Amino acid sequence: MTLDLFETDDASSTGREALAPGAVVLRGFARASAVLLLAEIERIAARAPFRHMLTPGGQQMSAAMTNCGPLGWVSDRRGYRYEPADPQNGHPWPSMPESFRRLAHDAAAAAGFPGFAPDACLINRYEPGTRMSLHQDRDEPDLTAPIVSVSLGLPATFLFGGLNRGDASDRIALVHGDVVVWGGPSRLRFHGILPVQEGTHSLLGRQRINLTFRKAT
Ligand SMILES: O=C(O)CCC(=O)C(=O)O
Ligand SMILES: [Fe+2]
Repeated sequence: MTLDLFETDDASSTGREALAPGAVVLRGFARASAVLLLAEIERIAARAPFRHMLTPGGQQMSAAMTNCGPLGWVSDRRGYRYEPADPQNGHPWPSMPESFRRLAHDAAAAAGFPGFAPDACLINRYEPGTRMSLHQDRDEPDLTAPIVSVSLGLPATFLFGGLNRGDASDRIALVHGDVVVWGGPSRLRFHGILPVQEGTHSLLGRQRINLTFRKAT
């Protein structure tokens, strides 16, 4: 029998599952640091509140978003881009906590991408019923750096497709503490999140939070 000091109500699996060349799920990789990460997320959201950005077409995004780090991803009528300041208040985005940097670096290294140094962390907040439609992360000029994506709170179904929008997608169940890394030949794969199911998580309540680390320069 193993003793898990950080046991929660989440399935407590660990280990890695390959999704495709350059893409892997690191089960439970962030579970031990979740409480620390949540305290940092609260600090960030107090300064740069979660908001529903507009798509270039004028629709409100389903997930609420904020950012930390030197650059933050923003969307509005003018398009998608990275900005050094929060357009809602003109202040620089809150700094990226050392715990975030280390987690992203270590997850990338475990996935075969040593030396990952993110300069942007998009924080997505999903309430039950909200989703993220199939898209590519392609606003970053340096496609040699991977994407590191951390799941906290309510479970979700991650869609992981191919390099063309019409390609079939795999459905991967993600729970609190799971980290997905995709880079190399998988860097531009389409991906998304199905509508989050109703539920209550022991640490986060009725929400899922996702941290998406990028190198945006
Ligand atoms: O919430 C997720 O797991 C995915 C988020 C995502 O793909 C993004 O922010 O670009
Ligand atoms: Fe994405």
